[in-house]
Amino acid sequence: MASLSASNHVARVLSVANHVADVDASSRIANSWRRCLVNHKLDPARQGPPQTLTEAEIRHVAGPMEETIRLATPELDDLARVLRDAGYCVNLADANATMLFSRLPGEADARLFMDWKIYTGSNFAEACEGTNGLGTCLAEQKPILVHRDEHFRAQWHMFSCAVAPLFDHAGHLAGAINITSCREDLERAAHQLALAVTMEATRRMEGAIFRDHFRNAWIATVPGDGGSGLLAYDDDRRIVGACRSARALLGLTDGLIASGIDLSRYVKFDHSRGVDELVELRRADGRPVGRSHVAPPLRAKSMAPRREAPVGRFDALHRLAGHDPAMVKSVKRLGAVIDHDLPVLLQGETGVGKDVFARAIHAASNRARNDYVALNCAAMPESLIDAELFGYEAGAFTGARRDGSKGLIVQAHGGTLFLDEIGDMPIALQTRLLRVLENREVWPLGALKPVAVDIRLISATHRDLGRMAEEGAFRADLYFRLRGMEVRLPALRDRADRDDIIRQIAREEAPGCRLSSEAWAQLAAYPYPGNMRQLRHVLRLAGCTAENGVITDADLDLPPFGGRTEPDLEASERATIVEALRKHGGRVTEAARALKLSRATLYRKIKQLKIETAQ
Ligand SMILES: Nc1ncnc2c1ncn2[C@@H]1O[C@H](COP(=O)(O)OP(=O)(O)OP(=O)(O)O)[C@@H](O)[C@H]1O
Repeated sequence: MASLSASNHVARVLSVANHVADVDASSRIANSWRRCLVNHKLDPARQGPPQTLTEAEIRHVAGPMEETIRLATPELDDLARVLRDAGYCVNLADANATMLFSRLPGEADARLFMDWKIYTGSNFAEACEGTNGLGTCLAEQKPILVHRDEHFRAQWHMFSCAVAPLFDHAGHLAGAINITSCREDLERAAHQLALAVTMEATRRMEGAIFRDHFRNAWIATVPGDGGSGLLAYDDDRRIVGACRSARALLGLTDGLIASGIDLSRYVKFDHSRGVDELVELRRADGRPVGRSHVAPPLRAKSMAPRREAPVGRFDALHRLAGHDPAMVKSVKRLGAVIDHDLPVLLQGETGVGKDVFARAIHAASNRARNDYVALNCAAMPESLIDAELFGYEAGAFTGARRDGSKGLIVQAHGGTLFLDEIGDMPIALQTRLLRVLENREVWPLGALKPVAVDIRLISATHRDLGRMAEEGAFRADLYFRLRGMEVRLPALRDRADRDDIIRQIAREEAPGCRLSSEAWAQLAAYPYPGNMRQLRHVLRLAGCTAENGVITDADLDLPPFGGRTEPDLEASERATIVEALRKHGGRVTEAARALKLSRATLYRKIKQLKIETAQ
């Protein structure tokens, strides 16, 4: 586009956004302008520097990115060296568009970047600064070139930037690599070339991050038209990780990887050619992908004699443990018994993550290929739990299904059975369950012979099961059977890594938003009676109400806590849903999308919480 005066630019943005102008702005730029006007309510004429963090805040925000920055630094330095003479600065930003690493060009150009605060600590989220390389690339998760007057705000028209998104080892958005130049004589074509160089460098950074994360796994390159991908597998040839392009090329998902899927579904080995040389890779639908080269684990290169547990299958457990010493210790103890079918009892307040922890134990165990079956004992009447759990023969009772039901215990054969709220299991059923655990067989209702079962049992409760057993409210013999190993999941307020968790959940629930220092102070000090679940709801709501991408203390629904009860939590959930519906004009589909819930779940919650809707 030709250079325009600031006022012409404002008129042009408005006409493009209102679809009235026949313009040569690319549709991605035009769409971004529309987002800035309609969704973010930004003013293209506004002037002023970007929001910038203090030193202490930068340290705080950079903490979780430390490893990424360390691994990316050699490539960033190379990139800065290559582009320096063209007057480019080079930055790495996190997924919220806060710059956390900068290399400025020579002195003549550097001054301008300093004056305009294009350096570490500044935030360029699209929701705040309008269409710009960093913010728009992160909003769309695609590489982008934003040339001079394609910027939404006229004040940025002296700059051109090219940005590539950076994905972590699991293919999730980790941040972006930005290059910006202020040279007026820089042709678009030259800038396009610089974008290609940046994309290549970013792919190499992603490779370094992936290889470091899966350093104890075998790594295969997956050939593809748009560049190769990386696939990691363990000594038992179970896939433990795949980068974003390998996922796309092979049709792999988080779920498939977490289930420890067998590599042979995708890869044919040719042992005649060497220990693990791959000859053919196939997609899930069987179509060939091409040939691949394999790198052995780094431990093999260093001749480490100890056979370590394969990396990857413990990922989810490690992620949930975070940096909390008690959790880290529990996961370490679990690691030692993960493939022994010791029953595990999870104790912890509501919302601390017992369910997700149980799933992670299953995913880490050698049962991951089989079913994970869950039952909430508090959510059903005794007669239904009985039928659900132990199964029944055809016609065993009035209302039974014609062909009977094999029951959840049999369904979990070879896999894991998770009994949530075990403290609420009726005494009669406790006796039946005990018999299953002792005899390793189950008698479905009306059956003439038992069915042999091989299950790992994980149970969970927020009650003090030990005390209940002492007081006779729970069978003591069953209690001791259930707690082959007991894991106490600490309340969020007691976790040493609480700040990290708040940051992580903020990224997930309110992407593109940043927390004001007042909001941060409130979040960090709150005792969270509803633990992780409450924190998620609070930040999801805040993400909906935040203006200009900044969550302030006014966006936080943190009622005073003095022994808060379940109904209070329900009120918080209700408020989140009501606000999302209000924001989306009562449209359930859109509100569900914003809340990251399925439509069916949102309808169920609307009914359950008695929320009135227009539909
Ligand atoms: N370490 C964690 N980091 C981030 N989110 C987490 C973590 N652990 C759990 N969560 C989230 O917290 C929410 C509640 O988790 P979950 O249902 O597993 O808790 P629970 O202890 O089983 O709750 P309840 O006792 O009410 O059944 C979920 O949205 C889950 O994704």
